[in-house]
Amino acid sequence: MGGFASIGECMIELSGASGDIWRMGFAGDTFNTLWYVRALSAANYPVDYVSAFGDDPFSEKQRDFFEANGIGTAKSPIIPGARPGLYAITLDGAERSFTYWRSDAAARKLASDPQALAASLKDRDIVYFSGITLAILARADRNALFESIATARSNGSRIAFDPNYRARLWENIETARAVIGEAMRLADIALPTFPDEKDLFGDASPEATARRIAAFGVKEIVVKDGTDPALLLTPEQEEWVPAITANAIDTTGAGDSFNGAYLAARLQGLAPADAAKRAHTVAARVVEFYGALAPMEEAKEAFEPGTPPSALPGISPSRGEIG
Ligand SMILES: O=C(O)C(=O)C[C@H](O)[C@H](O)COP(=O)(O)O
Repeated sequence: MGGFASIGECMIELSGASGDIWRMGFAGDTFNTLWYVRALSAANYPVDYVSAFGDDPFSEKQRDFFEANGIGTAKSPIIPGARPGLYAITLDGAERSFTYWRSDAAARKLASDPQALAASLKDRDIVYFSGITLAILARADRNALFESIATARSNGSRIAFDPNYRARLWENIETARAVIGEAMRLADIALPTFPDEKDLFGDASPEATARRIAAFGVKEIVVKDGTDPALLLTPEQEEWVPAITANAIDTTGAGDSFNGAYLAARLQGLAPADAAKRAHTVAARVVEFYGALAPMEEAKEAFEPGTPPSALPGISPSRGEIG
């Protein structure tokens, strides 16, 4: 199958409120990252969102939106009678917070058919998932997901993971710590955010976060920290990569777009520090738009300034090229 697979939940998103008038879109952390991988990769590079979907009109609209934007859904099941979750963005200045209606969303069943899940992940260059993907699953489904990811990894896929800690989605903090630790054991690339790691693990600094994660055997770690520099840690290097100043109006999607641009750049053969620089540039553009998804053209322009999209380097998805 090849290409990039991202696993998780894409919700209906309400953003950019003007009084009681809201703008409706589709978003969710792992989908947002996939959106930017799609935007920044060659048009024929396969990019699939692995989830479970409903069959109501909003689910249909969601799948039409994916298709119109060149995003597949691999073998993701459609669950009769199910529907998508929803979230709304509240802004305090540009700083976002979320209200969720997602406890019975179709995506909670994304690991209910382990064979379909395994088929969706087969032969990927990168399989990406997050702590939110894990938080929304029942225990047995978390284990099924871990198994599919472990199989994909042993067959040669690189695994990328963002813990993306959302306290409200977890049954308790101990479970969050344990499950996120388990995910780290499977990860080749970790893309955590320092304030989340501080909340969850009490890390004193981005260096402490990077070292704690390196102890799980993760070889490529980028600790994001909002407008502060990101810390890159690999066995060969430790480097701070400064963020880019932006005229932010809504910070939703900053971390996810960083991840998408970082992974797209790595797939195109850029070194980790160069990939992190491009990732900051893309994230700085994304926060100048309401909602998690900036237009793909804007992300491309930020990724490769001054270059028409048709002249962007093609992806060379030969496996094992990263790192
Ligand atoms: O919270 C969730 O479950 C979501 O998926 C909603 C948002 O789209 C992402 O959380 C945005 O993530 P950031 O890039 O960290 O701003």
